[in-house]
Amino acid sequence: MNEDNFIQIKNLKMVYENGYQAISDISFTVKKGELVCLLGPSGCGKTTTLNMVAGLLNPTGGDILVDGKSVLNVAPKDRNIGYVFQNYALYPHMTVLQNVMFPMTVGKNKKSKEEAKQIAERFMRLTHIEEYANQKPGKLSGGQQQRVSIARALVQQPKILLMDEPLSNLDARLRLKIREEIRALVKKVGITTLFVTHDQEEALSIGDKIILFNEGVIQQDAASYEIYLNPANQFVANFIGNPVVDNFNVEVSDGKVIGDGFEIPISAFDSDRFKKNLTDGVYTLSLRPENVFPVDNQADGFFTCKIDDIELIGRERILKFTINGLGQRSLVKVEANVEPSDEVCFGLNLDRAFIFDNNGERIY
Ligand SMILES: Nc1ncnc2c1ncn2[C@@H]1O[C@H](COP(=O)(O)OP(=O)(O)OP(=O)(O)O)[C@@H](O)[C@H]1O
Repeated sequence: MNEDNFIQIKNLKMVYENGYQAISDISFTVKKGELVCLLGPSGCGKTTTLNMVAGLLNPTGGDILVDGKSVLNVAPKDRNIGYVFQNYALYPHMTVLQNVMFPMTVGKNKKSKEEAKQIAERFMRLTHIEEYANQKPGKLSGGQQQRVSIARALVQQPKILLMDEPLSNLDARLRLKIREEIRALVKKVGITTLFVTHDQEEALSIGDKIILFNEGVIQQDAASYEIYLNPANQFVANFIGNPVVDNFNVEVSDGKVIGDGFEIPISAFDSDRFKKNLTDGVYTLSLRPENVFPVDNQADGFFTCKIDDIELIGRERILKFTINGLGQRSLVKVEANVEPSDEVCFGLNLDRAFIFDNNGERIY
């Protein structure tokens, strides 16, 4: 078995019957036991990709290999895949136990009633729903119903688990709890999982790696921390992170990066981080708000700005200010001694900055 290339997506394409190209030409691999998030804005092709892996849609080009073999000619029911949907898709007239047992009561993997019950009970324990065994799904909360559908997807001990926005119908607090549970469960069971979400925070927290899509094209395929620290292009930088990245319009000339009210010599940037020569022209300098910080001494700062507003987000505060019509943010500790309307001098952590050209390509 090839553990590093357990799932191989090769030059996959999907053009729907109406001519709409939902997936252009994507390739990626998933390791055995890895939890991979397919992330991107609405309509970028995440569900289309998942449905092709499940066999619910036939790609119009490319190949999908599982454990080294193409599965394109394998019927969905024979692909040995568990699928968890956003809306749980439970059978309302059956009890929780009957729902979880159901996949083992039909088809070629049918088990004896006793064995099916034993397996169902094991997965109901793992997903903390054993006490609801005799209740109907309609009586359960959203989080409990989703646990039932996860248990039902796992009882056949599939090779691959697909989850399509499984947390979207849950309230914010429950989402955090269930996502921790899902990660712990898939790691315990050791199942290779593709998890679709449009929520970047969810993807960063749950995934071993993230595949970030936009308009049917993969923008970046990397470990969560890598995608945060080293975005491949401006789309990725803007999509990942909360609060969002600060973008400053700058011009490069005379060996300087010049913005509205600040000038930075190119020599102040880390020369090792340049991916290309920074030629004269117009660029975007981007920094995550934690890398834009108040300084006491003007000599350590790059510009001074009036604070428009301050937002409290738990143990941190977001200082909001405007440069050249663009709203910017600085993330500071809750104790920071700053009030709205204060004039604040800001320092920049240039070792963590990004510079993008007009096409969104990363230069630094
Ligand atoms: N049967 C279809 N025929 C034509 N176009 C379709 C069909 N199904 C989906 N699409 C289009 O393909 C694109 C990708 O859809 P898909 O459902 O894969 O996106 P998604 O990233 O999962 O988005 P969401 O998060 O909104 O579900 C969308 O623009 C969608 O409108």
